Amino acid sequence: MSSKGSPRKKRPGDEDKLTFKERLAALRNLPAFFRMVWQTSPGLTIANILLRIAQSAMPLSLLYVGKLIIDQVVLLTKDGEHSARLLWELVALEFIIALLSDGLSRVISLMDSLLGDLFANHTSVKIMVHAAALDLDQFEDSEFYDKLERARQQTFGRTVLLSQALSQIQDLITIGFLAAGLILFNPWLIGLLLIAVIPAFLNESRFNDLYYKLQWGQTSDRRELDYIRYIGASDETAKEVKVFDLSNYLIHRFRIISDKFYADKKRLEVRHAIWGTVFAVLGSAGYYGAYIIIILQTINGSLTIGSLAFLAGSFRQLRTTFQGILIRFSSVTQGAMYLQDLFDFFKIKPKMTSPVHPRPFPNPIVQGFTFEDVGFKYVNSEKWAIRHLNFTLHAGEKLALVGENGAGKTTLVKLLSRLYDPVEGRILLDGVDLREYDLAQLRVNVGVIFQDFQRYQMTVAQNIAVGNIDQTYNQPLIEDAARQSLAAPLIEKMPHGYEQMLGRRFNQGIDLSGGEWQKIALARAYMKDAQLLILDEPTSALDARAEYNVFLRFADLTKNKTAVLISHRFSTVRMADRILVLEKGGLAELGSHEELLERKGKYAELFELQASGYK
Ligand SMILES: Nc1ncnc2c1ncn2[C@@H]1O[C@H](COP(=O)(O)OP(=O)(O)OP(=O)(O)O)[C@@H](O)[C@H]1O
Repeated sequence: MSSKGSPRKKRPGDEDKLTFKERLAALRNLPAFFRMVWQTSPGLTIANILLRIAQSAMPLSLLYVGKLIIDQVVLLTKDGEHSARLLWELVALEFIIALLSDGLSRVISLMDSLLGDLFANHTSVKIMVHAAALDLDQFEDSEFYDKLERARQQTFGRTVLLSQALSQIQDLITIGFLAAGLILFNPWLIGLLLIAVIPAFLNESRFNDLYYKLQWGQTSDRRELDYIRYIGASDETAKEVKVFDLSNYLIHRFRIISDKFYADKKRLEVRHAIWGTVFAVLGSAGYYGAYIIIILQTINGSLTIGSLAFLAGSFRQLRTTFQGILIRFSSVTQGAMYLQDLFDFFKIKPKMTSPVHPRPFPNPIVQGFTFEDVGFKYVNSEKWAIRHLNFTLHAGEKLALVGENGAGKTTLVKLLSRLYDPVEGRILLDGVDLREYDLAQLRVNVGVIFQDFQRYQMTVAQNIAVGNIDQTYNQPLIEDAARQSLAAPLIEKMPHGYEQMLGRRFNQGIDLSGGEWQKIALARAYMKDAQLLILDEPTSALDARAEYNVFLRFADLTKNKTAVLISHRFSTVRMADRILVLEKGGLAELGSHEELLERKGKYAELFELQASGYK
């Protein structure tokens, strides 16, 4: 998942400036952005644009009516006989335009905020949908996490971009109106205007780039900061933080990073403020230059006093609008560059997909699963976790995996359930590569409970139903699963039974012991009628008798099914039909308990070791 070709890869850290061309290039993201906005709500988008077009005619109308009013007043002061009726009509008109303009801007900001909220929700959902489709190993890559993080930031940041981009369009139209008025009276004032605003614009662009670079370079530190904040104040970590007295260390680490953020930002803010002031002074000088020219023309008699007010007003308004546009231009382009992160994230494609024409999943499985010279290493590791692995898991067989820590047991299980694909060799199901079956059908047919299963802060019933989420409301099935995993007696004793909230995060939640959690998690395995059931040490926290009972029950319940179980307890392991001993990612031994004891190899050694502990 390298981001080769992405122009931003080189930026953080190095100081090469972002060229105007690069900034303009970022604008190419806007059409796609507006498509997303449009998909969020076509009605609100159209209404917003129409209202903004109406609003952009308001400043010129106000100024022009203002000019007419002043000219009428001057006329009345010179000639008392003149009727004042037109004057009052004009004043009434100006009042109506002012009210309309105010009303319009309120409705526009309401629409912006509604559209922004909808867009943020829509994008968050899109990100979740996309993240759910990605592969497990993509989540193990820190570069991926940075992308995900930046994409998440986009959802709220982009609502600002939305209203800015729309304001930009509105202001451009406003400028069109105002410039038309100005050109009619004095075309070369426009030139003076450009001189007054362009330096300020360049300055703002430069600082926007610097802010972007600063933020970009801080992404992974920011993740660390969030993580420290989380472990510093979370129900899940509070226990360890206290016994190891970690809080001072965490606070210290937090301070170091956040102080650095503050110092970097402050340096930039101060520079920005200084340069901003310098260019604002230049802009004002331009404005007053133009003002003097208009005043001189009025004294000459070539302009009326109304026109003086109109031109000065137009010029001032043009300058602010222009400056607004130019300053916003750089933040719009900056926003458009940030959008690239969002689109980059959407471009990450899962590698593990279903084939276009998948084979129907065998039901029942006839031969079983065959590992053919399977090798696998994790993306972030150089070491083979499994290599040259050959064996067959026969249909209907109960296979136990045994091996020391890090031998590759969990990795084997992940390959079997297609959370990963082999890097070398292949896994066959009934003689056909596992990759040729539909992934969703495979998930339905293979049930896995991992040693590090999730403890969801949800009700007991929901915690069990995650094993087959389509059956969330199938209470008899949930209760049946709980009986099979031997969790039922425990649940019946809880104050709210199956509706009991677990974990302490939410109201009235209770926490369970490790073994109690495991019994609940085990019930997930019985929620669906999977043909292959895998239990990866989910019973390690059960006492020896409870684990024995669980597996006795497991063997009974999986009579016609294929099952793989991992356990470090040999009293459990010996119940399996065959035992596969893994050593450093390779097959060391394979056979029944008796056969392996007879062979006096690794298994016998480990078995004796454990047995001697009980003597
Ligand atoms: N996500 C990962 N990224 C990189 N390396 C990993 C990852 N998961 C496991 N490994 C490495 O792969 C090897 C096999 O790990 P695996 O989890 O399969 O062992 P295991 O036999 O299940 O161990 P245990 O009995 O401790 O659960 C180990 O060397 C481990 O360090």
